[in-house]
Amino acid sequence: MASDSFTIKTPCSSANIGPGFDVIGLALSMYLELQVTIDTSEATSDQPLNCRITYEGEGEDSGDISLDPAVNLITRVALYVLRCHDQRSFPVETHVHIKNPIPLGRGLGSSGAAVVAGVLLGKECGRLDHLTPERLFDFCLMIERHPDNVGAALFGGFVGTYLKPLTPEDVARTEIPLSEVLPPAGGVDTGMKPPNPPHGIGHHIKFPWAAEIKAVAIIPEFEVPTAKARAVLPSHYPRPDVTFNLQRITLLPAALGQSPPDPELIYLAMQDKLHQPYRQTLIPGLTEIVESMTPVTQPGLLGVCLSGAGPTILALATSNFDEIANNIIARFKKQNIVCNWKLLEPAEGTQVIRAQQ
Ligand SMILES: Nc1ncnc2c1ncn2[C@@H]1O[C@H](COP(=O)(O)OP(=O)(O)OP(=O)(O)O)[C@@H](O)[C@H]1O
Ligand SMILES: N[C@@H](CCO)C(=O)O
Repeated sequence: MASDSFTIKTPCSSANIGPGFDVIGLALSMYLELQVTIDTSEATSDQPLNCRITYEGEGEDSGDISLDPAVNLITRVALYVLRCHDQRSFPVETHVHIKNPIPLGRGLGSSGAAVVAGVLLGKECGRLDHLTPERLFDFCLMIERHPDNVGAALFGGFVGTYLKPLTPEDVARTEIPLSEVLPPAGGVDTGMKPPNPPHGIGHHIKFPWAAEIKAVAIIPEFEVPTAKARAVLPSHYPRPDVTFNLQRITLLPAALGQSPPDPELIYLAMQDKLHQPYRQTLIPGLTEIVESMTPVTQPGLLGVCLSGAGPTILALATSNFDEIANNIIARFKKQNIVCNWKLLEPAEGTQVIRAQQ
């Protein structure tokens, strides 16, 4: 087998867009990149699992991202895919250089991007050409169990994601603890084969997106781990709140696909009562920010929501991006929270790029 090099490019994503909790995802133009080289001129490797990781980007200085392939989320996910196909480690000698501008734990789908990129890394390293995008989605869903971020990062664009009913045996398989799916972090290889995903766990549908609409992401400097932001949600909801979200989710895909965009309709369609009100306990100023700016008071604005599990705020707009961002930054500043911001656009899904021979 000849030496190989390729790049995996995966977009960040914003989940929910207001009412679409665990359903709606939007891939956005900030990309996790894996630059991969497999050098087969070496017969053996002195690297653990035959893989050397280097990293640049978010969390680089704090050491938040492990360079051990048995610990790093991306390479553990790749190993899961490889081991489901009876390959215990990476090919000799694999180098993965990770370039990651996606801020960690901020609601821009850093973990979803890492999972999708890891699944593609496993596919490419294992030469598993038979794995279709739909099958790769099954592998993603064994790890990140809500489909919105991984669906957007894998397929790109503005997507609705959903799970179809599975047999009780398959449901049980999708609920196997993550510790039994992913190789143990830094642990010894027991030789056990991990559970293969059931077929057809998740599905997606692409919605149109009006070209005029851009996404302003206002990113606070503190992290909110998704697990913590899910733990504050109730297990039961008042019926009027569920009806409220159902009414808005009916509008959202049509409203964001219509050109020219209708600010009043989009603003209405982005309201939520199922997750944002509960998450304000973790994100000071959230309710005030979401409620205080409207298309009437802020020209160019279409709607404001929490991005994913937060703390990033996503403002959809057609113009005046600086002014909208600075207004939200000023509101966070009153809570002593420092932010930066980025202007993003809808992005294509994950690509594997090989240089022309
Ligand atoms: N490029 C990466 N390499 C390795 N691990 C990563 C990478 N990106 C994210 N992670 C892991 O995922 C964690 C963040 O995931 P978390 O689900 O809490 O937030 P998020 O995905 O950024 O936000 P959200 O799910 O709300 O969009 C990081 O702390 C890190 O452990
Ligand atoms: N739908 C998820 C997205 C974050 O990963 C949530 O809001 O918890």
